[in-house]
Amino acid sequence: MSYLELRDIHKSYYLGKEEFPVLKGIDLNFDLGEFVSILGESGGGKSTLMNIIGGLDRQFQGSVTVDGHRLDHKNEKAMDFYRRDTIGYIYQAYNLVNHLTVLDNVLIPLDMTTLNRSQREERATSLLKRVGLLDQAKKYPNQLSGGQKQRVAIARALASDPKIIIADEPTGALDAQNTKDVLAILDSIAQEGRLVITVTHSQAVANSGTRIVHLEDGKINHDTKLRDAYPVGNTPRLASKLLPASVAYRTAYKHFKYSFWRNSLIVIGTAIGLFAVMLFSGLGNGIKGYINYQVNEMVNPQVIAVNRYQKTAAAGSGGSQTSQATQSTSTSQAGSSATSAGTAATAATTKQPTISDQDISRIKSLKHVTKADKVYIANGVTAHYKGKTASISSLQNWNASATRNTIKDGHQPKAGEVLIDRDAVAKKFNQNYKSLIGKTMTLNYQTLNQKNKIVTVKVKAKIAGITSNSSSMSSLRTDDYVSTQTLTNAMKAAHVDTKVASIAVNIDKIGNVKATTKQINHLKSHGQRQFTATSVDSVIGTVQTYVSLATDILAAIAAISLVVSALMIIVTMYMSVSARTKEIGILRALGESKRDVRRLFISESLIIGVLSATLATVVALGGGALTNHLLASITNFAFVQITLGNVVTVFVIALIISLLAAMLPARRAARLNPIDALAAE
Ligand SMILES: Nc1ncnc2c1ncn2[C@@H]1O[C@H](COP(=O)(O)OP(=O)(O)OP(=O)(O)O)[C@@H](O)[C@H]1O
Repeated sequence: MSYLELRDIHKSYYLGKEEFPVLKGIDLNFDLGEFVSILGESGGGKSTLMNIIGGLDRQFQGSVTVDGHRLDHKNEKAMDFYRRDTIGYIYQAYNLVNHLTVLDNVLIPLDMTTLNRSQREERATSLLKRVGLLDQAKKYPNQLSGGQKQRVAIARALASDPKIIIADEPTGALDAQNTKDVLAILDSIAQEGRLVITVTHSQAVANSGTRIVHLEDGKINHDTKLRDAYPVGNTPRLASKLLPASVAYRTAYKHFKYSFWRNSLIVIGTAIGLFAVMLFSGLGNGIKGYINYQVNEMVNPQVIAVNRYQKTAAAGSGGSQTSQATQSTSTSQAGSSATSAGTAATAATTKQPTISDQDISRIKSLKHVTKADKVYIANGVTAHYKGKTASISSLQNWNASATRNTIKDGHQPKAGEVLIDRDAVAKKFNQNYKSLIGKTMTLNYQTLNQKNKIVTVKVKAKIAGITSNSSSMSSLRTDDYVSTQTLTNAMKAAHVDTKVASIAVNIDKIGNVKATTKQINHLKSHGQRQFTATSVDSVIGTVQTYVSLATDILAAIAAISLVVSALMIIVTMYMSVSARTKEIGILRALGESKRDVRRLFISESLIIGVLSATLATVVALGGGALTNHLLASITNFAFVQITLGNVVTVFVIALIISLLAAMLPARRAARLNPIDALAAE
C-alpha cells in the first residue's frame, strides 16, 4: 500500500452544458520520500490534478486514499483538516500574504498547530534560517526578490510539518541560480521522508527528482523512476488544530495597520455618525436637565398658584377667560405668586380680590391636595444687620411654592426665622456669610394699613439659612423667606390687612397637577367661577413639546448618519473582500475553514466599529467639554451631558452596525471557491 493512491480520477470542466474532460482516468501511487515531477503539455490538466491531490478541488470522480484512508471530498471540514495537516503548497506565483511580514507568513500554518507561541516562533525562525532568509524576517513580501519570495513560500509550506508538499511550477519564475537553490531545498524535503510532487515544464527540473510522471490527453502515458525514494524515518510529527479565534483578530488588526491611512479614513467616516448620536444624546440630556433645573430652581412643579377669578374687561361676559393680570403671572409660578401675593401685602392699595379661609378649606378638601398655603410678598424691604443694610426686592413667607433646593446652607425658616439670599443680602452683611446663621437681623418695609395710611412693618428674625438661586431666571425674584407666622404677626402689629389674594396649593404627585388645576378652575359658587389656577405644567408642557420635536429631528439626523456609517463599512468590507480574494484562497489552501475566513472579515469590521466608537466618544466628550466651557460664561450649566449610558449605547450600536455590515461581505468571502480565489489577480 502506497502513502497516496489516486484511483480512476476523472475530471471535466463545463461551459454551460458542454463538457470539457481534462482528466480521463488517472491511477497513480506515491510513496513518502519520493520527489515526483509531473510533466505534460500546457493545459494538459497538471494543475487540476494537483488541486485534487491537495484537497482544494472536490468536484471530480474517483478516489484519493491517504495513508490507507479514503478522503471524503463531500466533507468540507475533513478536507480543511487534510489541507491543514497533510498538505504544504508551493506556487509559481508564491502566493504570499502581502500585508503580513515574512515571519508572519510562515506563522500562518503554525497557528493551526498545537505548539505554543514561543515554539511557533522558534519553528518559523528555524525554517527561515533553513531557506536562508532569517535576516529578512521582518520584511514584507513586496520588499523581496522572486527567489526570496519562493523560499518564504517553501518555509511556509513546511511550517505545519506536512507529509505531502505540492509545488506547482515552483521554479517557473526563477533564474538558474534560484532554480538550483529551490530544487536543492525540495530534494532535502523529500530526504526528510516527505512526498514532494512538483509540476514542471522543465525536463531539467524533472530530472532532479526521483521519478517523472508524464501526463498526456488526460492520462498518464509515462511513469519513470529515476532513482530510489529516500528512506522514511519514524520522527514524531506536529499535531494540527483548528485556528483559534484570537488569530483572526490578530490578523485583522495587522491588516488594519498595514492599510492604516485608508482604514483611518473609514474609521473617521464611521465615527461621524456615531459622534452625531452621542452628541445629540448628550445635548438632549443637557436640555432636559436644563429645563428641569430651571423649573426646580424657580418653582415647585407640584404647586398650583390659585388666585380669585376675575373677568377681564376685554373678555366681557365671556366665562372662561382669566384676567389680564392673572394671565400675565401664569408665565411663571413664582411670578404669579409674586404679583398676586405682593398685592396681598399691599392689599389696600390694589384692592385685589382676596381668598378667604373658607376658600382655602374648600381647596384643601380636594383630592390630591396636600397643602394650601397663603402667599404673602412684601416689596421694597430693607434688611439691617449690625449697622449694615441691604435691600430685598421681595420678601415672601415660607410657603408651598418655595423650592427647598435653593437653600444652600441652614434649614427652612421656623417661627421667628428668616432665610436670606446669599448674593443680594448675606454677602453684603458678611463675606463669611455662613457665620450669619443663627444671628438676628431686622427687616422693614412700608405699606398701607387698613386705614390706608402708610405704615412700616418691622420683622425681627433669626437667620435660619442662606439661599441661592443660580437659575438664569433668578433675576426675576429673590429668595428671601420669613416664616408665615412671623410675617403675619408683624403685619398685624402694624395693622396691615392679612388677607391674601393668592395661595400656593401643593399636590401629592406631579401626575395629578394637571387634573387638579382643571378641577380648581371649574370650582363654582352660585354658578360663578371662583378661582384661576395656574401650574407650571402648561408652560413646561409647551417647552417640552419643542424639546421633544428638536430631539426627534436630531435623532432622525443621527439615524441617517448611522445608515451612512453602516453603508460605509459594507462598502469597505466588500472592497476588502475583492482586494483580498487571493489571500482568501491562500488561507483556505493552508487549511483555514470557511468560518475562519468569515471571522477574519468580521473581526476587521469589529475593529473598525470599536475604533470608530472610541474616536466618536473622545471627540464627543472633548467637544462637549469645550462647548460647556464656552457656554459657561453665559450660563453656568452643562448643556452637553454625555452619560456612561450614552457611551455604552454608542459602542453597542457600533458593534451591531459593524457586525451587520460585515455579515454579507464576510459570507461572500467564506463562500469563495478556494481555486477561483487563488486564481484572482
Ligand atoms: N475553472 C475552469 N473552468 C473551465 N476550464 C478550466 C478551468 N480550469 C482549468 N480549465 C481548463 O482545464 C484544462 C487544464 O487546465 P490546467 O490548469 O489543469 O492545465 P495545466 O496542465 O496545469 O496547464 P499549464 O501547464 O499551462 O499550467 C485547460 O484546458 C484549462 O483551460
